[in-house]
Amino acid sequence: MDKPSFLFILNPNSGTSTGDQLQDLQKAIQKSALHHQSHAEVVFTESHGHAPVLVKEHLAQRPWKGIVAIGGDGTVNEVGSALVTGPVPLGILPMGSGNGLARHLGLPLKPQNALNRLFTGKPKLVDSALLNDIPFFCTAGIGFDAYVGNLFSQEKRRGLLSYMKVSFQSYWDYEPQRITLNGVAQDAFSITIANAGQYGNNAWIAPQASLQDGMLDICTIRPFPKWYGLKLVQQMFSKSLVPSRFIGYNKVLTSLIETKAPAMIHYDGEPLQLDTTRIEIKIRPSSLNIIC
Ligand SMILES: Nc1ncnc2c1ncn2[C@@H]1O[C@H](COP(=O)(O)OP(=O)(O)OP(=O)(O)O)[C@@H](O)[C@H]1O
Repeated sequence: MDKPSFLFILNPNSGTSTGDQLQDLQKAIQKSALHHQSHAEVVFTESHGHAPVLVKEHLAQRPWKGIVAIGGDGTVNEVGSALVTGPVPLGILPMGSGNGLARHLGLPLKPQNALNRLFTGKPKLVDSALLNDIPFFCTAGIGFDAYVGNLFSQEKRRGLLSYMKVSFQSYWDYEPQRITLNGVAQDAFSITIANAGQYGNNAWIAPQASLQDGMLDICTIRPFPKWYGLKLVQQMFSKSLVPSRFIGYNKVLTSLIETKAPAMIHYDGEPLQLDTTRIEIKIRPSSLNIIC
């Protein structure tokens, strides 16, 4: 009988790994595959947007037991987008700056443990979502998160420290925006659509979000005094953010956000300048298998 085959798609730009570490990782993948009597192939992405092309090129070559994204939520998004609603499960080897989806799922973060899980785990069917037809799996949003995501994408250094630096600098001059959420006009610091509960690095924006409830959790942060930011951060990192006069939650199947001018959004941390003032969100229940 043929060995189970896994394709690994490695984004060398994600996280803070060095070239030597990536070489060691490739050796560890082959060693682990041998140990688990499996076959592994590793391919590198060459640019933003290359991972889905690699998935499509390789899909018909073998009956893959899993196609694994090596990177952070952006890489998971690209590989997942090419697998969603299809038969081949997504695997995650977390090597990004935030690793929000992997952390939400409780996947191992240490490479050796993550590899053991990938070769022995079972597919779990989870929800995904669409923002104007762009798939996302963890969170998407408009406002402060998108503003920071855009600045972070221009930074030379990735990783948590770089992200914290950009967030802190942005905090002082960021202005809330006027938006209409499902027909209700309001000023918002941010609106996050949470399929999974956290942005990454255990910053839980929607602690109650479930990947298997067939619903999206919308978290609206209204304009707040600067001192409240510290409390917000403390509550996010202790997974205890709750509704308050500044924080609102809704569970939805679909939503419509309208802006005065085409807005900057993010999907799974990837910034995107829209060319429309309408943002249509919808859940795709039970649409992706992830090896857990
Ligand atoms: N070879 C490459 N060179 C440059 N950029 C790439 C390459 N391959 C993928 N990318 C892009 O790198 C960006 C960052 O990837 P990713 O989100 O996985 O890492 P991260 O931002 O460090 O982690 P996280 O999203 O978990 O915070 C994505 O926009 C992805 O499309």
